[in-house]
Amino acid sequence: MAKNILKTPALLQYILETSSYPKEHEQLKQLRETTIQKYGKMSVMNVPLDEAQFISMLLKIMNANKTLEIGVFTGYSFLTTALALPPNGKVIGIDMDREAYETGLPFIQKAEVEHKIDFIHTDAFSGLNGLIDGKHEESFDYAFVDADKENFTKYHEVLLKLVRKGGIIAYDNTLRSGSVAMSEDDEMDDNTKRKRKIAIEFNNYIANDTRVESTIVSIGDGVTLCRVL
Ligand SMILES: C[S@@+](CC[C@H](N)C(=O)[O-])C[C@H]1O[C@@H](n2cnc3c(N)ncnc32)[C@H](O)[C@@H]1O
Repeated sequence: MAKNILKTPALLQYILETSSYPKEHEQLKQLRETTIQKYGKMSVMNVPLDEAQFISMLLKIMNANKTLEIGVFTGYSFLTTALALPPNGKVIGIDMDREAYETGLPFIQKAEVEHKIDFIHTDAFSGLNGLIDGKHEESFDYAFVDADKENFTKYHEVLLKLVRKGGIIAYDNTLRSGSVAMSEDDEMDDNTKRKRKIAIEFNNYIANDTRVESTIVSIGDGVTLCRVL
């Protein structure tokens, strides 16, 4: 199961069963199953269903048309975004792992939204800078960042040039399984400690950034929404 900070799996199940939002799209379901078969434990990198539904709802509320994703992997959030966008909408995805993207591509094709996607195979920082040189400044309605967490601050600085005023930059995994609110003295393995530290530093940075207003949503593993001022 993908990462989720809710207290019990039963509560997550309840939320999913009691939401009238369209049930998981067949191609999303198949994409997740294929990812589990191919990537095993690493498949937890796909965003969980409740977070995907939240993102989809947000994009529709915003009437988002032009969007960006940093960290595509096999494309669960990528396909979710493409499905939520209007017929002429576009989502540009950046990832250095082409094989993972190609694992999910058949499901994007079967869902008939391939015309809405554009995949850039490169590292995130050069991909983002390439968009600036390509004159995409202040043109994106929404960006979703789900790549290497230690570089979120660096990506934020570039994204502020790419996302329009009033647009949203969303960052994934900012609550780190709740570890951000744990004490340093609590028992944690070294990996959790490292991830917790990175998340806390990023969360503090965003909380003090007067160029955006932000809120951390306790869905999935925590999603920070920044509205560009
Ligand atoms: C958590 S996964 C993304 C999951 C995806 N959003 C989903 O829902 O399926 C993170 C992805 O970020 C990519 N990534 C990590 N660091 C990167 C970097 N510096 N440049 C480009 N991609 C990067 C990895 O290759 C991986 O595919």
